[in-house]
Amino acid sequence: MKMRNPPVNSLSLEFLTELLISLEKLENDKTFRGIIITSDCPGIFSAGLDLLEMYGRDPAHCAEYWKAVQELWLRVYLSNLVVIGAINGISPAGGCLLSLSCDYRVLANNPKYAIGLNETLLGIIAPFWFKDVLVNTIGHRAAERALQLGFLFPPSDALQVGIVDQVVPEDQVQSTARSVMAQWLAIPDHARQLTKNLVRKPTADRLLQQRDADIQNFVRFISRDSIQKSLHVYLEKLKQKKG
Ligand SMILES: CC/C=C\CCC/C=C/C(=O)SCCNC(=O)CCNC(=O)[C@H](O)C(C)(C)COP(=O)(O)OP(=O)(O)OC[C@H]1O[C@@H](n2cnc3c(N)ncnc32)[C@H](O)[C@@H]1OP(=O)(O)O
Repeated sequence: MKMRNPPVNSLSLEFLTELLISLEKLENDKTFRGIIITSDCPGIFSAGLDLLEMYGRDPAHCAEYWKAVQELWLRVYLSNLVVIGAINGISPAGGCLLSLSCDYRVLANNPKYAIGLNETLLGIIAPFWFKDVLVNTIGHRAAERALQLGFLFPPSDALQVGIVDQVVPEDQVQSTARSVMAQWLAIPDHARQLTKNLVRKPTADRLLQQRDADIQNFVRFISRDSIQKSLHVYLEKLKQKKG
């Protein structure tokens, strides 16, 4: 599955909806056993959640958006398919969450690429379920530092901390992802799926038990004047960077 939402594969409501529909089709088609998620935008896996869906929007829109973000996470995280991330570009925040929700992550060895939950750099916070997935992946202490400091790990650090499973030359990302897929598909589906569910369900359940409260919490948080101001400053910084 090649994500194509130029210029930066930001996860807009429309794009999330498209991804959800595609994933549902694949999940329900029993001829598919696995998917490789990668990007069609050069140098960018995904710029994460679309800031324009959270900035200057009314509460109803923010609630609708957040429900779709939750939905995408649950669908990828709990998928019965083998999900491999072929991360061929930078992958901050929501892009990192998408990567962390895969069963295995292969990152291209390019010093321009980085991956991490950088929310604090925007003046916002990673929701508890983003945090849970990071803690499950890199451990409590590493996650504590990474989250507070908004670390975006370049490839060698990403491998060292375990936020990705493999770093390979850029031209080998897709072939490596395919070899990894073959290895995972060698396991009988029912055994692998039940085991995946056993490991991941408690984390997903934490959100499933309080989805509405999580939406309300998001809407309250994102609507605060101070948070809207932080998003404005960040968006301006992105514009100024262009010169
Ligand atoms: C209680 C819980 C509360 C809140 C939880 C919220 C959780 C949030 C999660 C997130 O995912 S927030 C988003 C985090 N993402 C980022 O920080 C990445 C920001 N973008 C960049 O750093 C760069 O754009 C880049 C991805 C490195 C690409 O750089 P490049 O130089 O190639 O492109 P440029 O910066 O010029 O961007 C092109 C164009 O795209 C717009 N853009 C970029 N990122 C986003 C985004 N995430 N959402 C919306 N729009 C984005 C950028 O402004 C440019 O627009 P323009 O052409 O109109 O100027």
